[in-house]
Amino acid sequence: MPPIGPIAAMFWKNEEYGMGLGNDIALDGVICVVDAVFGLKQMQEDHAVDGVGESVRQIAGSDVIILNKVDLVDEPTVISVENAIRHINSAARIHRTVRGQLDLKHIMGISAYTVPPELNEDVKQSLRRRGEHEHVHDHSDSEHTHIHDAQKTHYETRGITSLQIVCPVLSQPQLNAVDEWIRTILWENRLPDDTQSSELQVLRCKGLFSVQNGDQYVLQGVRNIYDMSKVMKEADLGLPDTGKLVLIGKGLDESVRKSFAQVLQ
Ligand SMILES: Nc1nc2c(ncn2[C@@H]2O[C@H](COP(=O)(O)OP(=O)(O)OP(=O)(O)O)[C@@H](O)[C@H]2O)c(=O)[nH]1
Repeated sequence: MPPIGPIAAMFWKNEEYGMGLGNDIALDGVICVVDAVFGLKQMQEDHAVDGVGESVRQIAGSDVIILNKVDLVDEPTVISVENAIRHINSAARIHRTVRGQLDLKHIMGISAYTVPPELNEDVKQSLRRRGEHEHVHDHSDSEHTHIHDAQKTHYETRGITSLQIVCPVLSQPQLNAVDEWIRTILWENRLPDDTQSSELQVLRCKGLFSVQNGDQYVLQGVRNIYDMSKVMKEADLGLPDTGKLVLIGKGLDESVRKSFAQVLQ
């Protein structure tokens, strides 16, 4: 199968396509089937070939993962495959299946390219433990930027990582700064403070940003194409006030989290 990013991008935001078939077809989400018996082995062998591997890349670009053949392996094995998947892509939903049996509502009409991401359980639990109003400060920053910095939100598997950042309600200038920050990363493969391209490469990004005037914006991106759209007031999605950003790709180390914190100052 060809690399998933360009295909998703074509279905999602291609102008020529949008004027033709795209009138009737929309990208609902990317689904990947992982074999519970051989999935882990395949990820490891892919790594041996090119340093990342197509299976890892496909998992990184997916919104839903169907983990099939779970009847053929024991529970610890299923958990280890799930963990490997989450390390690559912390935003995807994982469904365990036997012979692919799954309620279609989990794979159809999921609107993965329009709804905001869900925070993974680690981040949610961490925030619950700390209380709704407690802010965790970036101690390298004397101005005490109010970035909620949960532990264990940074995963790394063979070069592809997920970075989850929870962010406070933004002023309009801060939202503009975030928009520019995202553009620099996606289009120039660098952090704004870096003068030259680095290893940074975002394959998929999702986010939700709340602005002080009550507006909310959903960020969706695949490779270097992204969209920041305002949530319609009528569409009551029950969205929380807190903003969040999920980046999946290469080179997503703590410097990216710090750079995001700086952009809000
Ligand atoms: N026990 C069990 N067998 C399954 C399951 N899903 C598929 N199979 C069987 O496994 C065999 C191989 O099926 P798949 O792995 O889906 O076949 P495939 O997708 O053509 O194989 P690859 O492309 O090589 O991965 C078939 O005999 C299926 O009936 C499952 O969840 N549990």
